[in-house]
Amino acid sequence: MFTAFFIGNIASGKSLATRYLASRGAWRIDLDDLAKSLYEPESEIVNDLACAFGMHILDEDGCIITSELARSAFSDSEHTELLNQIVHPHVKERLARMLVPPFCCAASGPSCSLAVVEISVPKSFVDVFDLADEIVAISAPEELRRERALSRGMQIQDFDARSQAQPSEDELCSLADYVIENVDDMAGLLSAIDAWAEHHDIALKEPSDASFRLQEIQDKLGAARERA
Ligand SMILES: CC(C)(COP(=O)(O)OP(=O)(O)OC[C@H]1O[C@@H](n2cnc3c(N)ncnc32)[C@H](O)[C@@H]1O)[C@@H](O)C(=O)NCCC(=O)NCCS
Ligand SMILES: Nc1ncnc2c1ncn2[C@@H]1O[C@H](COP(=O)(O)OP(=O)(O)OP(=O)(O)O)[C@@H](O)[C@H]1O
Repeated sequence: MFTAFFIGNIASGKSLATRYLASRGAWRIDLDDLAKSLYEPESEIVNDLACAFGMHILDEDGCIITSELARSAFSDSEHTELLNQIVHPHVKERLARMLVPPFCCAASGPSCSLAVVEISVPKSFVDVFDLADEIVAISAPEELRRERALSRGMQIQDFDARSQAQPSEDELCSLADYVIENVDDMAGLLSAIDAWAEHHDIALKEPSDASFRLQEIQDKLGAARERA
């Protein structure tokens, strides 16, 4: 199995890229989702987060209120660092267990030729980069990412708070073996992903996700309109 880590700053297009690959047969792991799946009431991680940030981040059932945790954790760089120190060791441990299962369980893992892992805080995960065969950066200028994030409903203050905790695009790209500039339309991103897979001789299945097929149809209609 070829394992690729997809890194990128907020609203760079990592999810789009990795969801597309999943629709074509890849095994996809999103570390944002993986982290949240670990937030079980009364677990060590949730207790540590409540001690660090206050009981207001918990609801009456002891579950994390993500908007409250985000407000506290992205208020300044020290708080973001505290969040990372509490959560990331657990995420790394779980990721390593998923990608390198113990020998006795290896036969039960998914039988895909490609695994893609979406990592939104890459600087904190450099020490597990050796679990991947390649690091792929999805890069786009901050202004374009801000526009995309706002148009999917994010508040500007929330975007800016998270963005200030993230590396510059140059720094991000310097962590990667392969860089995809996501500055055109969605079809442009998908064909850059196809080119990346071809570059590695990774055979992808036909897209199984209707939304990606719809995108193909819309692109063909758009191209036909332009020709007319
Ligand atoms: C604070 C939380 C609860 C907010 O949840 P929410 O649903 O609003 O955001 P979500 O997890 O979907 O993340 C959206 C984006 O925010 C940014 N972001 C999230 N965590 C971080 C972080 N620690 N540092 C910088 N940016 C971050 C990323 O660009 C990410 O793609 C959540 O982001 C979280 O638990 N973060 C800590 C875990 C983490 O670092 N995840 C990233 C890789 S493990
Ligand atoms: N090339 C593109 N053209 C048009 N819209 C795009 C393009 N790339 C991404 N988008 C849109 O921008 C938004 C952010 O993309 P996406 O969710 O894939 O980014 P992300 O890096 O996973 O974000 P996050 O850091 O929040 O997890 C989405 O609404 C997505 O549909």
